[in-house]
Amino acid sequence: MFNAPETQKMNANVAPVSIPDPASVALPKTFQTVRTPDPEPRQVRVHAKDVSVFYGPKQALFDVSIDIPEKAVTAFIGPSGCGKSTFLRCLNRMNDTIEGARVSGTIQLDGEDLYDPKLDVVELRARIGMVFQKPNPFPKTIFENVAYGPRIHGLATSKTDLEQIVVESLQKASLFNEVKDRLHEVGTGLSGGQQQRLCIARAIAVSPEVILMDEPCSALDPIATAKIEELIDELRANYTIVIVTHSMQQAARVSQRTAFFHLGILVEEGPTEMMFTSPAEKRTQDYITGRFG
Ligand SMILES: Nc1ncnc2c1ncn2[C@@H]1O[C@H](COP(=O)(O)OP(=O)(O)OP(=O)(O)O)[C@@H](O)[C@H]1O
Repeated sequence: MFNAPETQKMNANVAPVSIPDPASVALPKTFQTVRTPDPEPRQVRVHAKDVSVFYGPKQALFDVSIDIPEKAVTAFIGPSGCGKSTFLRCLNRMNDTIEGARVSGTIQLDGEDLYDPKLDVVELRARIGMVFQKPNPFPKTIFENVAYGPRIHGLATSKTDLEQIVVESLQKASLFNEVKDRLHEVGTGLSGGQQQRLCIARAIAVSPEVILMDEPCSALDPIATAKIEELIDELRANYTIVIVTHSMQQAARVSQRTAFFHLGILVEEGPTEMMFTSPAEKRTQDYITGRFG
């Protein structure tokens, strides 16, 4: 971990450049993403190739290709509307739920085609869990929030087994000590940061391979944010994590690889430290130094 440049503040004297609407910009037809490999190669878990996304007639993503490594955090950064969340949602087929959304290209998890029509999407979303911007616990007890997934996926063979999964998931989400005496109270009664950790425990409870996080700290105060970041850092020992964040400081603190999106294209991806200190692309440099965004 290291400190990213204090972008907007440090560059207060740099005139911000307004970002044109993606639809109004002529994009290069064959843009080549600039890629810098890790000094020590990591095992690839998710492989995406030429992924394009359309919302009705409007194209939101253009031929995005990226390899997501295991046991590491990959951060998606870029200005508002550049397609970060759209691409994140492609990784567990959440775009299937959006009317008029169409995805083309290939996405594989360990070589398995995630868009195979025969694939069980409910099972896929357990294997590739998601944590959203706003904590969204079910209106049920803390225990039930975590027990629900393992129960519907048949992961527990007995009541004791289920209890063990719940306790372990809450422990892994660094929440157990704070809630152990009130497991049967409603999850929505917790603080925002605790609710978000409950949602992480809920995702962990079904033994995911990948965890997607869409701006998981944007509704949280700095202390709750710090706890989630610490947790993400611990979780990467066992999970493949992808995080969308608006905060470049956060990307620098929690991720090992960073992907910079702009106007629906993946401009550059590489080791986080390199991306924040010596990016290869001028557009990446301009964004991380606060010239636009
Ligand atoms: N459900 C939708 N229907 C139509 N267009 C959409 C939909 N969701 C996103 N878009 C459009 O797709 C483009 C990419 O949006 P997306 O939300 O993926 O960007 P983002 O980089 O995550 O933005 P932000 O940082 O503001 O969340 C935008 O132009 C957006 O307006």
